Amino acid sequence: MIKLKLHTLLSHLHFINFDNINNLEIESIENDNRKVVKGSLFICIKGYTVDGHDFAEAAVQQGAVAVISEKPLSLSVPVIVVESTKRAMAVLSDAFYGQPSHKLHMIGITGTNGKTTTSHLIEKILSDANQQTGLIGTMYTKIGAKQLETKNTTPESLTLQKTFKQMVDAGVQSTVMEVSSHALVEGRVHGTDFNVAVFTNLTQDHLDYHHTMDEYKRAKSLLFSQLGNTYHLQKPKFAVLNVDDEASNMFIECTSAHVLTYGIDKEANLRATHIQITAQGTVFELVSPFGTHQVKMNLIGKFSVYNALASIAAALCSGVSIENAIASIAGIKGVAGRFELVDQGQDFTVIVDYAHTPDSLENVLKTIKEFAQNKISVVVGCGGDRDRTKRPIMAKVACEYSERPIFTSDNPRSEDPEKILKDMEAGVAGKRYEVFSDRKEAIYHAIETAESGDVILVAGKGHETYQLVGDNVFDFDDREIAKEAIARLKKY
Ligand SMILES: CC(=O)N[C@H]1[C@@H](OP(=O)(O)OP(=O)(O)OC[C@H]2O[C@@H](n3ccc(=O)[nH]c3=O)[C@H](O)[C@@H]2O)O[C@H](CO)[C@@H](O)[C@@H]1O[C@H](C)C(=O)N[C@@H](C)C(=O)N[C@H](CCC(=O)O)C(=O)O
Ligand SMILES: Nc1ncnc2c1ncn2[C@@H]1O[C@H](COP(=O)(O)OP(=O)(O)OP(=O)(O)O)[C@@H](O)[C@H]1O
Ligand SMILES: N[C@H](CCC[C@H](N)C(=O)O)C(=O)O
Ligand SMILES: [Mg+2]
Repeated sequence: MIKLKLHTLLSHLHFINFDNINNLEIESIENDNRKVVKGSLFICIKGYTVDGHDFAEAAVQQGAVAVISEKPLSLSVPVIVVESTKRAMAVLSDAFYGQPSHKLHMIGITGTNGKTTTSHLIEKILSDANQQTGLIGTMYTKIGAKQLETKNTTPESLTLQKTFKQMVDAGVQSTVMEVSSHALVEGRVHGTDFNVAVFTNLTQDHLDYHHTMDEYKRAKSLLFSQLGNTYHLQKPKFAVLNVDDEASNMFIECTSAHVLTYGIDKEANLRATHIQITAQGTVFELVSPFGTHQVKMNLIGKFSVYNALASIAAALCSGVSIENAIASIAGIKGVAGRFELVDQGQDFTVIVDYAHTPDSLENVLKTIKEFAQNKISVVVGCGGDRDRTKRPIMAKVACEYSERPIFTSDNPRSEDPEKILKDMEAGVAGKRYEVFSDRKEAIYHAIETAESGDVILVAGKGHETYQLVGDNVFDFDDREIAKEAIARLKKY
C-alpha cells in the first residue's frame, strides 16, 4: 500500500501552484470516479466519449481528497489546475509508483503488423535466458505466469505505471510491450523509460485516427525520439529498425540511440539470406557481426523472418547471445491466433490468422500460395468503427490471392454489417466472390465446400473469442467454429 504526501507528489509538476493542499496524504490515483476510494487523488480526463471533469463531484463524494483538473472547479477539496491532465497523469503515476520502469529492462515494439508476435518471441528468448519477464499487449498482460485482461494494446499511463510497479514487486526483470501508435499520440507511454525500441513495419491501418500515412509515421517516430539524448555505458539505449521499410530512415534521424538494423532485401546489421519456406517452417542464414548462423523455426513466411530478426536483434540488445536467441526461436511453436492451424485430421488445411490490414492479409496469402497444393479460400471481414479506407483494399487483396474469397463480418461494432460489406465490395467490381454477413455461416460454407488439398484462411480475428455487434459482445472463436464445422462433415 502506497501512502504519499500530496505535496511531495505534486512537486513533480513544475510551475504549478499547490499552496492550498496543506498536509494531505493520498493513497491512490484514479481517473475513473467509479474506482475512487477514500484518500484517492482524482484526475479529470477529457475523453473522446465523455468528459472526466463531469465526474469530479461524484469522485469527491466517494472519498477523493484532491482533484487535478484542466479548469477551476467548485469542489469541497483542493483542485489543482494544470494545462494537460493527460500529461500530469503520466508524470504523477510515474512518481506515485516510484518510477518502476527505471527498475525494469524495458523493450517497446511499434509497427503496423507483427507487434504481438515479436513481443512473444522476445519474451520466450528472455525467459529461456532465465530472466523474469513481463509482457503487455493486445492479448493480455503477463506478470510472470499470471495473466491479466487488457482493454487496449497499450494501456493509459496510470494503468501502465501501476502494472510496471506490480511487475517490479513480482521480481520481473525485463518487460516486453507493444506500443501502439494511438498510445504514442495519447502520451500513454510518457515517462516510460525504454531501453530498446523496436520497429516492425509501417503499412496502412488506423487512418480513421491518424488521417494520413505521414501522421501515422510521425506517431510511430515518437517511440524513437523519446528514447532520450544521452549515452550511458551501463544503460545503453537501442533502436532496432527494419531497413527494408523506408520509414526507418526517419526514425534513424530522430533518435540519438544506438541503431541496430535488420532486414532481408537491403544491407543490414542482421540480415537474413537463403530463405527457404515450407508448410512446416522456415530456414534461413543469419549474417551478422557475430558471423553466419543457420536459423530454423516453425514459424512460416517471409514476414515471420522479419519478426525473428527483430526479436534476435532485441535479444542482443538485452544481453542474450546470438546462439541462445536462435535456439529459443527454434523452440517456438507459434503464437495464438497467428497462422494457427485447426487440425482435426481433415484432408484440407484451415488456418486462423489475425491479418486485419491490407499488408498482413497479402503477406499471409502470399505465404500460403507458396505451399498450397489446391485452391485457397479466404474468409475475411473488416472491423466496424475503424479505418474504412482499408475495406476495399482488403477485399481486392482477397480476390487477388485466393480462388475463393468469402466476405463476412468482423466486429461490426456500431456499424451496419451490410454497409461494411458494401464498402469491401466497392473494391472488387466484376470480381468473383461470395458474401455471408453471418461469420459462422461463412466459415461453415468454406469448410463444407472444401476439397482435398485446399487451404482455408480465416482472417481478422485470430485469438479473439468474441464478436462485437452493436453494444453486444457475443462469444465467437474462429478456431472453435472451424472445429465445429469440420466435425459436422462427419468424416473426421
Ligand atoms: C480513442 C481512444 O483511444 N479511446 C480510449 C480512451 O477512451 P475515451 O477517451 O473514450 O474515454 P472516455 O470514456 O471518454 O472517458 C474519459 C474519462 O472519464 C472517466 N470516466 C468515464 C465514465 C465514468 O462514469 N466515470 C469516469 O470517471 C474515464 O475513466 C476517463 O478518464 O481511454 C480509454 C481508457 O484508457 C481507452 O480504453 C479508450 O480506448 C478505446 C477502447 C479504443 O478502442 N481505443 C483504440 C482506438 C486504441 O487505442 N487502439 C490502440 C491500438 C490497437 C492496435 O492496433 O494494436 C490500443 O493501444 O489499443
Ligand atoms: N512482420 C510482419 N509483417 C507483416 N505482417 C505480419 C507481420 N507479422 C505478422 N503479420 C501478420 O499480421 C497479423 C497480426 O500480427 P500481430 O498480432 O503480431 O500484429 P500486431 O502489430 O500486434 O497487430 P495489432 O496492432 O492489431 O495488435 C498476423 O496474424 C499476420 O497475418
Ligand atoms: N487492434 C486492432 C484490432 C482489429 C481486429 C479486428 N478483428 C477488428 O475488430 O477490426 C484494431 O484496433 O484495429
Ligand atoms: Mg498486437
